[in-house]
Amino acid sequence: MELSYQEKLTLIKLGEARKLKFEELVEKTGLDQVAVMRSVLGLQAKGLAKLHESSEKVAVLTETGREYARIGLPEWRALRVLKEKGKVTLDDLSGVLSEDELKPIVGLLRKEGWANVRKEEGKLILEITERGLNAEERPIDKALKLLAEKGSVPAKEIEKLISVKELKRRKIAEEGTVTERTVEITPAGEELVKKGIELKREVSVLTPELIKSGKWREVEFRRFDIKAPVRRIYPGKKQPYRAFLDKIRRRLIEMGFIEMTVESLIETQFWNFDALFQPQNHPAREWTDTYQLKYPKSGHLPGEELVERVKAAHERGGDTGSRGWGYVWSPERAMLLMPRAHGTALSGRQLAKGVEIPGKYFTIQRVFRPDVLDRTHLIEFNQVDGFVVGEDLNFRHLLGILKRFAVEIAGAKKVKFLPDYYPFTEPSVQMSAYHPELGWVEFGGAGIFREEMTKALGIDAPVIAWGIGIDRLAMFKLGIDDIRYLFSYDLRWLREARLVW
Ligand SMILES: N[C@@H](Cc1ccccc1)C(=O)O
Repeated sequence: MELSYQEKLTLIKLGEARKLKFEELVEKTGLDQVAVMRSVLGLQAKGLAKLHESSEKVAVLTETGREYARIGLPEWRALRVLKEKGKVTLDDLSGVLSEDELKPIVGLLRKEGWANVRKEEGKLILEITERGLNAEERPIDKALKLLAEKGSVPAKEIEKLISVKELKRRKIAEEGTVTERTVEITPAGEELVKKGIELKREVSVLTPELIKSGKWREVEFRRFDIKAPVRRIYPGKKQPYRAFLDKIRRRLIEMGFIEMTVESLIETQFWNFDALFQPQNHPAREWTDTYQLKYPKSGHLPGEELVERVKAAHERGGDTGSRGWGYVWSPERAMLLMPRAHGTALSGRQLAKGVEIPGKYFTIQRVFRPDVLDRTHLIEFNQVDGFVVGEDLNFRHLLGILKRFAVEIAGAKKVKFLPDYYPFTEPSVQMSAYHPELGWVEFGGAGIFREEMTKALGIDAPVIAWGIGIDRLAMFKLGIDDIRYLFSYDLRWLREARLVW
C-alpha cells in the first residue's frame, strides 16, 4: 500500500494512542490542520483509520456576558449600593447601572427577594431585605463564571445549573454548535503499524542541489495523485472578449497580414467618408447613422495635394474616366470630427500613406454607430477591416480570402455571398456564414475598392477589401446569446467563459 509521508506519520501517531481528538492529532504530528485532515481522509479511504464526527450544542459567552463577568451582573452592582445605604431610589442606582440595566432592576431584585419596594411621595424606594444582606452565589453566577473561563460550554453541562434559554434572555450567552472530531485507528491500521512503517522524508521539488549532490538517489519522491479533488482557483486572466480579439490578431499576423494602428477613436469625416469616395450628401453621413463631436467640432485635413485629388474625384471622377458624384465638395464638411464609424477609415489612411505591392493589411477597431441596444446590437462594437493589394487581383481572390476568414475565424462550415452596395467598392458583397444554432449570420461587407478612391489616394493597383463585424462571431465562439455580455462585469462569466476555437 502506497502511503505518503504525512499519512505514515499520522498513522504512527494514531498507532500510539489508538484514538485521538483531531486537535490532539494535529499537535502530535506537528503538521498543519489541512495536511492532517487530508492524511486522515487518505487513511480512511485505505481502511486504516476512521474519522468520527459529532456535533454538540454549546452555550457561547456574549460580549455582554464578558462585561458582566468583569464588572458584575446588574443585580450585584445594585445590591452593593443597597448594602451601603440600606434604602435607595432608582436615581441612586444610576451611577452603577446603565439605562438598559436600570429598567428591569426592580423586578430582578424582587424576584431574588433581595429588596422590598414601596412608594414614598410618588417615588420608588428600594429597601434591602435579610436575604439581600446574606445574598450568596446563585446558579446563574456559577454559569457566568464557567462561561467566562471557557468561552463556550456544552449545553448539557450548563443546563445542570441554569437553562440556556435564561442565559440568552439575560444576554449572557448565545446558542451554538461545535463539531468534535475524533480519529481512530482500524485493526488493519494497527497491523500495519505493528509490521513497522519506514518513515522517510519525501521530497516534492527536485532542486539543482539535489541533482548536483547526487542526493536525489537517496531521497524518496512524493507521489502526486493527479486525480485528487482540489479547491478551484481563479487566477487572473484576460477578459474573455479581449482574449478573442487578441487571438484574431495573432491569426492574421500568422497569415502574413500587417497590422494598421491609430491612436485615437476620433476621426475626421475626411478619413471616415471622403477618402473612401462617399459623397458628402450621402444619407449615412447624417447624425442618425453616425455620431458627431460637439467639442472640438473640427479637425485638420491632410496635405493639400491629397485633398485636391479627393475633391476632384468627388466632383468629376478625377482622372479615372468616371464622372464622379457631380457636386461641389466642401473642405469644411470633411474637417468635422466624429467617433470612427468603421474600420475602413484605417484602410484609406494606409493607402494614402503608401503600401507594399503586393501587400496584406488589417486592423481591429472599436467603432461607433447609433442604434437601439438589444441582445444583438451595440452602439460601439469592433470590426476587423483589411485589404489585399496586388497587380493581378480580382473578385474571385476576394471571395476566396473571405471564405478562408469565415472558416478560420468564425469556424463556419458554409459561407454565402450576396450582392450589396457600398459607395467605396464595386462590385460589393455581403457575406453570411452558417452557424449550426443561429442559422445564417451576416458577417460583414466586402468588395473591390473603386478606382475613384484608390487613385485619389495614390494607388494604381486593384485593392480588395472587407470589414467584418467581429462581435457576433465572438458571441458564438464564447457561447453567449446576448452581445452585451461581451462587456459584462459578471464575475462568474469572467471566471468561467471559455474560448472554443
Ligand atoms: N465598412 C463597411 C464594410 C466594408 C468594408 C470594406 C469594403 C466593403 C465593405 C461596413 O462598415 O459595413
